Amino acid sequence: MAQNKDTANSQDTRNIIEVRDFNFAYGNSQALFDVNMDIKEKEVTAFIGPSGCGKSTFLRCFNRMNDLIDIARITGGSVKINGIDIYGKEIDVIELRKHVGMVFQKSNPFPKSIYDNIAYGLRIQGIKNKSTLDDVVEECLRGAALWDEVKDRLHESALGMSGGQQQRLCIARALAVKPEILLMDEPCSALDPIATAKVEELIHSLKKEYTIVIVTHNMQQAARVSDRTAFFYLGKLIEYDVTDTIFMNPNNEQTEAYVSGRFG
Ligand SMILES: Nc1ncnc2c1ncn2[C@@H]1O[C@H](COP(=O)(O)OP(=O)(O)OP(=O)(O)O)[C@@H](O)[C@H]1O
Repeated sequence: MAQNKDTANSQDTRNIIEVRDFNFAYGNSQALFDVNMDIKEKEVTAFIGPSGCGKSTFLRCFNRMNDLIDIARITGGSVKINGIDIYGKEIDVIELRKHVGMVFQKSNPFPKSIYDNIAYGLRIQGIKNKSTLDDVVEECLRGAALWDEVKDRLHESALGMSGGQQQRLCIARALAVKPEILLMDEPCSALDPIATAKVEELIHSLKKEYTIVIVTHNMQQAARVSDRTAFFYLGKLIEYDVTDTIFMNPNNEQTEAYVSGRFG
């Protein structure tokens, strides 16, 4: 599936995330070493690498989800989004997380109706007007390619949906607060191949409007959905390039061994 490689070679795409000399530890155990990376706006960037190499840790640094872990600490470097250091003292983390949404491995809809799952974030922001909420719910469900499947049962429990539908609902919920960046941590690992294909199609369509960073264990998935791929090993960024280069002509021997299935 080569349909999504249309932007990857464009040098003029803007960097939305800029990471410099980034080091991160859990207690005394260093998890990321001197990572440097520029992530392009409105592209899909995939993180791959063997279990424990630091992919999820790095992803969670982009919306400061690691702040929730007591022993987590940054030991050097910076992460800038739109040129602003997101670890700066003046940063409002709640605002940051509105701007940088996240979808997790296991779908986690609220035990509420489909409608209320989407409306929740808006109501928290004080938006109560029914027609505004109706419009956003429809827009987000359409955006997540779910509207046609659920439009007649918006007020039924989200927990009655299939696993794949629940994951797309979680994506719709993330879209409701209008993020600029969407982080996805193995979003398809609990889904069957058909539901996975739907989420992959959705990722492809979302990149027209959003920057997406995805952690995946599935190398075919990285090859199918991403414009650029980063290969991590033991907390180090080994190689980062256009996805076709990483999979077909990598520069580094470890990358080559990993993408060809010789280790990991
Ligand atoms: N909450 C935590 N406390 C302590 N150490 C952690 C914590 N989370 C992750 N680690 C450690 O940090 C390192 C990187 O883990 P991380 O989950 O980021 O890797 P990963 O590449 O995403 O792995 P996987 O593919 O298995 O999800 C590992 O050694 C892991 O044991």
